[in-house]
Amino acid sequence: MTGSAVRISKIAKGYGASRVLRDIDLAVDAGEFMTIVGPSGCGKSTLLKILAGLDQPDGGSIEIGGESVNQLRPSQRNIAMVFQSYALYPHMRVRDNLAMPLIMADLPFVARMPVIGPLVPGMSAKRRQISSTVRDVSKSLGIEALLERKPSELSGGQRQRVALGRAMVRQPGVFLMDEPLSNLDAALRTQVRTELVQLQKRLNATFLYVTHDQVEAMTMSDRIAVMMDGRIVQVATPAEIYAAPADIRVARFIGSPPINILPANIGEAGIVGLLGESQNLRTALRAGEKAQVGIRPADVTVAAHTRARGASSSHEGRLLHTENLGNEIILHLTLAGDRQVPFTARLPQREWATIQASGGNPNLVQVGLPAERFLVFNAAGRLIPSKGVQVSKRLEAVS
Ligand SMILES: Nc1ncnc2c1ncn2[C@@H]1O[C@H](COP(=O)(O)OP(=O)(O)OP(=O)(O)O)[C@@H](O)[C@H]1O
Repeated sequence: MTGSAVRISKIAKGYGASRVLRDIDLAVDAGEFMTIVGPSGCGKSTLLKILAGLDQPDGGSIEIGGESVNQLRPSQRNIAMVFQSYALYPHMRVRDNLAMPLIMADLPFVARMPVIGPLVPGMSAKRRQISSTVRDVSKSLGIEALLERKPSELSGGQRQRVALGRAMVRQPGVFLMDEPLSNLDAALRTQVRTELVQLQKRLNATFLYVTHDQVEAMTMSDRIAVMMDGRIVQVATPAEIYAAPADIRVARFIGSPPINILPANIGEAGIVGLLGESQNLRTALRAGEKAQVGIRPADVTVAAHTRARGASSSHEGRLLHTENLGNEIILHLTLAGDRQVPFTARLPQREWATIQASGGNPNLVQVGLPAERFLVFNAAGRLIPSKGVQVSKRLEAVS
């Protein structure tokens, strides 16, 4: 089985006066794991429902496997949908839940009737085929032992696997998934996440996966489409989105703990000024323009406090509180003395232990801000290319 490509062009949707989707364009490759991620209410589920044919767009077009599906009913679109609520039939055994999509598609109405159905001639080969498919799918998901149980006799993770199996039996061209893991507890979510990625690769299936959880998006996807206020703001690999978020809202949304955003000013020759000091960084912005600098908490260096000032990008940090993650520690600080700029740093627990053991004031640290890792955003919040320079030699460097 190989998945189908999906092409979404200029999809628009409004409810009354509110415009929920604004000219959405998105191309998903065959066999790709594409995640649509964004804050609650940005329009993700609405887009998925339109793809599935459960809701109609106001405008735009959708192609699945190269065919326009705008006029097709959900059952004709060669897609399967998996919801967070599983949507299993509670009175049916797992075996029958898995078989149901095939029974509905392959057996005529009379053959589905409980009493006279088995008497309809010529259906036994089809029934054998359905049983064999149910067996294969349940084996590939490791749920063969559960086939005789009812959904109420399953754990959340097992129910989710049955829901997946029900999507798999018809070998759809595209799997549409709407927050399928959000009802699972944290440990199970991590496990099923891994299983889902392995399954997708094994099936070579196209997954279009919706979540508001950026960790899910970052860990599972080939590519991520970040959606904000009914628009797709950026489509890129997880690594690209993290390293070069196109928009300050994307930078804020992706990464945990969230990126630090500090106000900056642009000096002569595009040199970035931050916390009252010129940084070793030049941008294409003009002197006097407003800018903001993003600094990932894991990109900073933290050292024991020293009264002697270090490099120009080293600042005194006053500790507010710490979060211990076991192998790592998150420091919540303020920088810049009386101006008390809030700041977060993330560092290995071992480094933190060394700093604490070094004596001195336990509430003060020295925070190094590496200019080469800064993300510079203009007044409109767009990422602006920047280049490392030596401030002391900047006239030569930029000329
Ligand atoms: N049938 C409807 N009638 C009116 N407004 C709707 C309807 N369905 C969705 N909306 C609105 O459209 C917007 C987008 O909803 P949608 O469910 O697509 O968001 P979402 O990104 O999936 O959010 P979440 O992560 O919370 O599920 C929301 O403001 C919602 O209130």
